[in-house]
Parts: sequence; structure tokens; C-alpha cells
Amino acid sequence: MTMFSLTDLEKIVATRAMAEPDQSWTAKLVRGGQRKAAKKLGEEAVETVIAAIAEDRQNLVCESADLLYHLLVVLKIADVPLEAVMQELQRRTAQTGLSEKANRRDP
Ligand SMILES: N=c1c2ncn([C@@H]3O[C@H](COP(=O)(O)OP(=O)(O)OP(=O)(O)O)[C@@H](O)[C@H]3O)c2ncn1[C@@H]1O[C@H](COP(=O)(O)O)[C@@H](O)[C@H]1O
Repeated sequence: MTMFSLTDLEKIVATRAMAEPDQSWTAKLVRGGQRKAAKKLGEEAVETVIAAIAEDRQNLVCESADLLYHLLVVLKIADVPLEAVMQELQRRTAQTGLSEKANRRDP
């Protein structure tokens, strides 16, 4: 069995974004606009943090899934393809996180 990937979920999100809002959470979020979708993403991030701190592994899995799904919806609304994020992550593999932080210029 091939592993389900974020790219697969990105395609589902793109398809469901065009569905009727009363039949799809994705469509409802997309029609509601970025402010609401991003707020939902923030809530899911907080719930993920709480699960991590509570050392609740099962809940951490569920909240992480909610978080990644809502991130893909926010990227969809912003018209940012997952590929752009992956390219940025790939670019960063050229250096360690610590050296990136040390070389960062503060605004
Ligand atoms: N992965 C997800 C996914 N994760 C979470 N959610 C929904 O996100 C919503 C918000 O989650 P919460 O736990 O915060 O629920 P809640 O507290 O009741 O939310 P509120 O009513 O308080 O806003 C729920 O309705 C979840 O069902 C998701 N909805 C959809 N997907 C994927 O998107 C596909 C298409 O879904 P639809 O767009 O609904 O057809 C699905 O088959 C899945 O693959």
C-alpha cells in the first residue's frame, strides 16, 4: 500500500473547495475567507501544543492531522502550492537550523 501523502490531501482540498458549503467543511472554510480559516488553523495549533505538553500521544496524532489539514486549506485560500513550502524546506536542508538562526538578519 502506498502511503497517503500531504500532496494527496492537497488534491482533495482543491477538489472539495469547489463543493457546496453545506456539504463540505473545506468548501465552508474556503467560502468563509482567510481570516476565519487562519483563525481555525491557530486553534488547531494551540490544541496540538496542548496535546504535546500533556504527552497525550493519541490526541497529538489527531490534533496534528487537524493542523496539517487546516494548513492546507489556508495555503489553498492564499493560492500557495504545497510544492512552494516543500521547496523552501528543501532549500533549508543545505544548512542546520542553528546556523540559519545565527545568520538571520533581524529587521
Ligand atoms: N482531514 C480533514 C479534516 N480534519 C478535520 N476536519 C474538520 O474540521 C472541523 C473542525 O474541527 P474541530 O475539531 O475544531 O471541530 P469543532 O470543534 O466541531 O469545530 P467548530 O464547530 O467549533 O468550528 C470538523 O468539522 C472536522 O471534521 C476535516 N475535514 C476534512 N478533512 C479532509 O477533507 C476531505 C473533504 O472533507 P469535506 O470538505 O468536508 O468534504 C475529507 O475527506 C478529509 O480527507
